[in-house]
Amino acid sequence: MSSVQVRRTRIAGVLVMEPEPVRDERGWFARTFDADLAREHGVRAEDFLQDSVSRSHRGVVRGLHVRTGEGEAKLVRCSRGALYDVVVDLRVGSPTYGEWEGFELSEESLRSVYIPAGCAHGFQALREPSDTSYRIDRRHDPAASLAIAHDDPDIAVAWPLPVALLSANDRAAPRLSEVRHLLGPALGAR
Ligand SMILES: Cc1cn([C@H]2C[C@H](O)[C@@H](COP(=O)(O)OP(=O)(O)O[C@H]3O[C@@H](C)C(=O)[C@@H](O)[C@H]3O)O2)c(=O)[nH]c1=O
Repeated sequence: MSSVQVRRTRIAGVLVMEPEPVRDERGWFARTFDADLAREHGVRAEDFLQDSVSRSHRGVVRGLHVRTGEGEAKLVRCSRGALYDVVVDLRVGSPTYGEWEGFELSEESLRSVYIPAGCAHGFQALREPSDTSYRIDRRHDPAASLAIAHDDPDIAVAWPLPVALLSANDRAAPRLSEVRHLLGPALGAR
């Protein structure tokens, strides 16, 4: 039977879920998420409210995005192509505050990253095209979404490819130091 392994990462609360596909003559099957296992790691599957997918050309960067107020948790998987997925810890008081961690996700690995509320998220598409499928535990609210510059030198994410394209919003995104005051201590408290 296919199973999924959950592994902790350097940033507290960020989890990598690694499926073990089972193969047969038809192809393969993989369980990509297990609510019981996730609950043991503090993830409440029943909180997920929206599933989304976006397609990006190779080299595109989306992010860094964080939800203000109480934040938003996310479960991210690459359903086509490959991604470099980045999490930045913006939880005030966290020992890894301001630090980032990157994960390679691909259609072959079927790996997911769980990102707790209070962390910023972004990714770069590594292949042409690449699809990002993700679940969030809040209804999307553009007014609560805050963009932080993908190239903020204080965070210094090492994007693997030259950045091909950003949205107008992401191009205009401020540095973390300019918006830090908007990220209250309640962030990540859920
Ligand atoms: C995220 C989102 C966008 N949209 C619309 C708004 C806009 O017309 C179009 C593209 O929106 P954006 O430019 O905000 O999409 P994008 O830059 O892909 O935003 C996403 O980036 C990654 C890094 C995340 O972590 C996500 O939570 C989300 O913030 O889709 C929705 O209707 N619902 C949604 O949930």
